[in-house]
Amino acid sequence: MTSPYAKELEVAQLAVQRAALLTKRVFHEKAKGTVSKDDKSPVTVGDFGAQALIISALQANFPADEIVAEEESAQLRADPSLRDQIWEHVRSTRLDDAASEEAVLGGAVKDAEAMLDLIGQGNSQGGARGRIWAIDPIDGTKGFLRGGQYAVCLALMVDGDVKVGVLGCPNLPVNDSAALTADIGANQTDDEGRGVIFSAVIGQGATSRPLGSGALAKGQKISMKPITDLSSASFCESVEAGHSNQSESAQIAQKLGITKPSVRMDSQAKYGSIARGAGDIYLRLPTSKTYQEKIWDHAAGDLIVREAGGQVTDTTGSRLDFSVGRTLASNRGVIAAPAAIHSQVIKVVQEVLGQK
Ligand SMILES: Nc1ncnc2c1ncn2[C@@H]1O[C@H](COP(=O)(O)O)[C@@H](OP(=O)(O)O)[C@H]1O
Ligand SMILES: [Mg+2]
Repeated sequence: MTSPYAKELEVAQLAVQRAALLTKRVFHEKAKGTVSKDDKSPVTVGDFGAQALIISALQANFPADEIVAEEESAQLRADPSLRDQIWEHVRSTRLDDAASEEAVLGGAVKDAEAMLDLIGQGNSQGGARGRIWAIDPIDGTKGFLRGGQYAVCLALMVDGDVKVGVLGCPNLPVNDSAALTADIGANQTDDEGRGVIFSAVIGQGATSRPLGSGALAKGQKISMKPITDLSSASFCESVEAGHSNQSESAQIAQKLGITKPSVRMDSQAKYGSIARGAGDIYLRLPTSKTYQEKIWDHAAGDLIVREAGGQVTDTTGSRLDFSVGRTLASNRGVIAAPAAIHSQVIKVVQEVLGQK
């Protein structure tokens, strides 16, 4: 008997792998100097291109499913030159394993118009009913632009619950036991030793495998690091101070007895990193009263960490609720930690944030 969600997992992994390959090609083109350093278009081209390729794979396999994706296509219809740049990448990005690509992901996107139609399919409002995919084609936009960490993210929710999560992290070390760092070394165009894909299916654990561009290698189980002594713990948070309150996180760390400075890393690569035990805790503390976290920024990472033995909640200790629309409107911030110490972390978070 095949395990539940086997087909969804296979499609999601290969779709993320292909989309990640597109983003890498776009980045390398930028690094070669064919676009100027301040030009934001690489992220636009990468974002739309990756989204088109992922939606194409989902529609070929699960045509009845809804899709929540970060990007909207309206902007592209008014900008033919941008559309053509994106189409060039969508048309030409192929996995080395062409047979699997076609068999699993379906045929190529027909033309630029078909590509725009696909991009526009990510407009579901989300909610508590049915099968809904959440896509963030390039999470960690800032990281992508500076040649740092970013992630291609895809998750399936069924009746508001995340069932499958896949994160492609082109710039994280392949090696699960590599130290927790956002640094990718001096030579930013050399892929050696980098590129990992994290996956999880509900009730089946979490895995990592090399991202590559050929046949997907067999995954290995990952799990969070067992931790008893918080003084040796390491925690990660956003690079962007506007995304997470870094002075409150420093206070929390100090109260918990954590001695190491935080590791600042863009994107859901943080979830993958703690899930494989490279780090222990991920703190995301609200910087404003009004910002609502987006479901595509958290769905895959939430499941991967929980399946690796962690707990993921908001700052009040409630589970993230993916059933209320395109945002996590019922939650505030994110606290992810190994199950054994999660309540201890929440207690200190509440002391510092003044919540009772
Ligand atoms: N004020 C805010 N608070 C928290 N997250 C925010 C934010 N403004 C934007 N973001 C989200 O933070 C994500 C990046 O998270 P991180 O800081 O962990 O790298 C962004 O995803 P994109 O990069 O896909 O736009 C964006 O959706
Ligand atoms: Mg994002």
